[in-house]
Parts: sequence; structure tokens; C-alpha cells
Amino acid sequence: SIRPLVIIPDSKLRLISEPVKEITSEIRQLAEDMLETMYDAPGVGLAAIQIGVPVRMVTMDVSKSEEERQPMVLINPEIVWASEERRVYEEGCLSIPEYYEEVERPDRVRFRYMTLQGETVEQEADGLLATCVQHEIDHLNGVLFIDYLSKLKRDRVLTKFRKAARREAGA
Ligand SMILES: O=C(O)C[C@@H](Cc1ccccc1)C(=O)SCC(=O)c1ccccc1
Ligand SMILES: [Zn+2]
Repeated sequence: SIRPLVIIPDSKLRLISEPVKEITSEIRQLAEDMLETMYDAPGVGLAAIQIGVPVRMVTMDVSKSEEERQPMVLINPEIVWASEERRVYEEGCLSIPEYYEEVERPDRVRFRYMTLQGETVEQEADGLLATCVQHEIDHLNGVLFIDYLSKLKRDRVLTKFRKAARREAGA
């Protein structure tokens, strides 16, 4: 089912998510809910913490069209190699709605993760997939893409969302 997204300034987003110890039916259900929520948003990635569950699992689908979806579920993902070359990409975040900024990250990465079938795989990526997997693994470590921006820009975003949160509370 589609689950509500955690939005800044919710401090949950700063938690360090726990490794998945065993692939249970709950984990499989969570992966399904994450994919549904991600496609509904829409997004190209989602970390479990963004629907409030602090476990190290992310979903991604960078396939362009609706027809042939390529959903990926990564359990306990980690970057094992990153290129020297870096690339700037305009990033967004489902937990920081309507805010997009340029972020510079390694252009290519190799990452290792466990699949829902319990096998450990290693994969190399460039382009959007490389940017996305780095963005998602950051979520598992409580890091948001605004942390890479200048203090000035970051404070501007936080002020905007704090005001919105206060308005909601006040309403
Ligand atoms: O908050 C998230 O993790 C999802 C985020 C992931 C991401 C965005 C940009 C660069 C790397 C990773 C998003 O998916 S934001 C929405 C978005 O970028 C997008 C949505 C629909 C089609 C294409 C992109
Ligand atoms: Zn995000």
C-alpha cells in the first residue's frame, strides 16, 4: 500500500538506518509498499526511512517509460568504489518537496547489495542510476542532498519548511 512520506524538518530523516538481518515476509511487504509509494510520488528512488522505517533497504527504478518498469530492491546496499571524475546533477528529494538543486557526486560507482532472493550482487552504474544510488544510500545514513549545498542555501530551505510545518501546526 502507498504509505505517507516523511517530510523535512522531521528528525526521523537524520536517523542511521539499521541493517536488515533476515529477509522476512515483513521485509518483502515493505519493499512492495516502497515501490508502490515511489511510483505514486513519482520518484526514481526511495529509502525505507522516507516512509518511516529505519532499515537499510532502498528501491529504485530509473527506466524512462511506464511500459517496461525496471524495479530494483537493494538490501544493505553499500558503495564499494567511486570514480575520481565527478558530475553535477539537479537533484530532488521526495522528503524535500518542490526543491531542486545542483549536487556534484562521483560520476560512476560500483555498489554491492543483497536482493530479496538473498543473493549478494555487485553492480557498476553511471548517469542517473549512479546519482540515485548515492542519494538513496545517503538517506540510510541520515544524509540529505541539501547537506551538500552552501550553508546559505541549506538554511533557506530549512527556514521555508520550518515555516510550513509551523503553519500546519498552527492551522
Ligand atoms: O528522495 C528520493 O530518494 C527520491 C528522489 C531520488 C533522486 C532524485 C534525483 C536524483 C537522484 C535521486 C527522486 O526520485 S526525486 C523525483 C525525481 O527526481 C524524478 C521523478 C520522476 C521522474 C524523474 C525524476
Ligand atoms: Zn531523497
